[in-house]
This record gives sequence, C-alpha cells and structure tokens, in this order.
Amino acid sequence: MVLAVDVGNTRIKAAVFEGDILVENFVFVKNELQKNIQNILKKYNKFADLVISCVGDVEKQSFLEFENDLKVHFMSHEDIFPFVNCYATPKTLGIDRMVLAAGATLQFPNQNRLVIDAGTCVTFDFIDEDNNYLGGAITPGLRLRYESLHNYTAKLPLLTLESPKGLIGNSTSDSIHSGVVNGLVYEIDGFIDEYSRQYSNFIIILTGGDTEFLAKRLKNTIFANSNFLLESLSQTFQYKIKND
Ligand SMILES: Nc1ncnc2c1ncn2[C@@H]1O[C@H](COP(=O)(O)OP(=O)(O)O)[C@@H](O)[C@H]1O
Ligand SMILES: CC(C)(COP(=O)(O)O)[C@@H](O)C(=O)NCCC(=O)O
Ligand SMILES: [K+]
Repeated sequence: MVLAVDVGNTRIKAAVFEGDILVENFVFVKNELQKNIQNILKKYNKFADLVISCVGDVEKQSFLEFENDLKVHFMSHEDIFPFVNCYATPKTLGIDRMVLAAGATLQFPNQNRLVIDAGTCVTFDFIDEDNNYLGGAITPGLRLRYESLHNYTAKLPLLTLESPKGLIGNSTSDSIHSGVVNGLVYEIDGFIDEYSRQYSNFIIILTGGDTEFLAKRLKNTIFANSNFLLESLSQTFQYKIKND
C-alpha cells in the first residue's frame, strides 16, 4: 500500500492506494499533520511507501519521523517525469504542477491536455500531444480573492464562498460574491477559449479544493476530479519506480 500526501498552501490532502485503487482519502490542516498520518498508518498497518508532494511550508522533518514504519519519498525536480519540461525556470516550477502534468500525461496519452488546479491559487498547466510541458498560468484562488479584498481595503468585509445571486451585485456582499465567483468563472472560461484558439483539440482536467463549486459553473466541458493530484502522485511514483 502507498500513502500519498499532498501539502498545499491551504490544506493537506492524503490518500491510501492499493495498486491503482484509491481506498480512502483524508483532508487536514498543517498542525494536525503528524497526528493524522499516525492514525492512517495505524488504521491500515500495511504501508510500504509514503510519497509526498509539498509546496506548502511544512518541514521535511515532520515526515522523516515515519521512516521507521515505511519508506519516505519526497517528489522532487530530480525525479523522472513522463514529459519534457520546457519551463524556462524548471527548478522553480511547483512540484504539485509537475505531478499534475505527469498524471495528465500518463492518464491521457497522445493528446493535448490542460490541467486546472483550483486550490489556494488556480494553476493552469498545458502538456502538448508530444508530451512537452509548456507551462500555463498562476492566479489567485477563490478563498484568496475573498481574503485579498478584505485584507487590502478598509471597508470590505471578509466573506465566505457563496453562489452569487446574479450578475449584478445589488449590495456590498452581492458585489463581492459576483466579483469573486463570476470573475473566476469568466477567467477560467476565457483562458479555455483562448487555448482553444491555439489548439484545436485538448482535454481539460479540473481539480483542487474548489473543483465541485466551479465545475457546474463553467460553460466549457471539463473532466472534474478532486482527487486528480493524489491519483497523479500515486501514478508518478509508480512511474518513477519502473523507470529508476
Ligand atoms: N474546509 C476548507 N478549508 C479551506 N478551504 C476550503 C475548505 N473547503 C473547501 N475549500 C476551498 O478550497 C480551496 C483551497 O483548495 P485546496 O485544494 O485545499 O488548496 P491547496 O492545495 O492550495 O492547499 C479554497 O479556495 C476554498 O474555497
Ligand atoms: C503556484 C503554487 C503556489 C500553487 O500552490 P497551491 O495553490 O496548490 O497551494 C505552487 O505550485 C508553487 O509554489 N509554484 C511555484 C512557482 C511555479 O510553479 O512557477
Ligand atoms: K493550485
């Protein structure tokens, strides 16, 4: 069994894999990392590997204490990936984005792929049909947009995610919900439309904490899978073992 852990900038996601099958998944916050991992290890008690993709500020040491129980692998830029990295600054590319690109390459062979990860930030990653990772875009995610409006103004309240009542916000809160939610939805659809002008055919994968909320609001057809990063992490790890 493999325990895959994704440390994002907001939350930590973990999933238990038996071969390719996702058996159970977990979400927790940074300061409950060790307690949660311990509980998962105790519950299944037959893990061989712990594989981690980390872009959040969690110390490596927090995972190394589990080395007595299983093998601990941190995905890194030095690993083998199934695509050619054409990013001009490959060493600064988020390891989560590399894992997403690897998952898209392995799961959807011989086609152009656009991966959209709606987490703390919304990231776009494009891998062409020849398996060249070209790059993409980074923009603030939904919660970050609400927080920025509050943190950088004197008068705007901090609101939590809500469906806008319509296009035209008729109060401060309605205006914020329309701006944040409609704004991101139009942005994503706008990006997809622009990609469509350059590439006649590509599949779109949407993942991250805001997947469900966004999926039903986009006009474009996408393949929505909240677990895509964890599944990709497990697949990238298997790929690394086979090709090392
Ligand atoms: N319990 C929660 N806590 C924080 N964010 C949440 C929660 N549930 C859903 N979200 C949404 O998930 C997004 C963050 O996604 P996530 O995948 O956890 O980010 P990251 O991978 O960057 O840690 C936020 O924009 C927020 O709207
Ligand atoms: C862009 C990110 C902050 C996204 O993080 P997340 O929203 O998943 O927490 C992360 O992929 C990162 O730190 N990237 C480094 C810069 C780059 O990818 O070019
Ligand atoms: K992201």
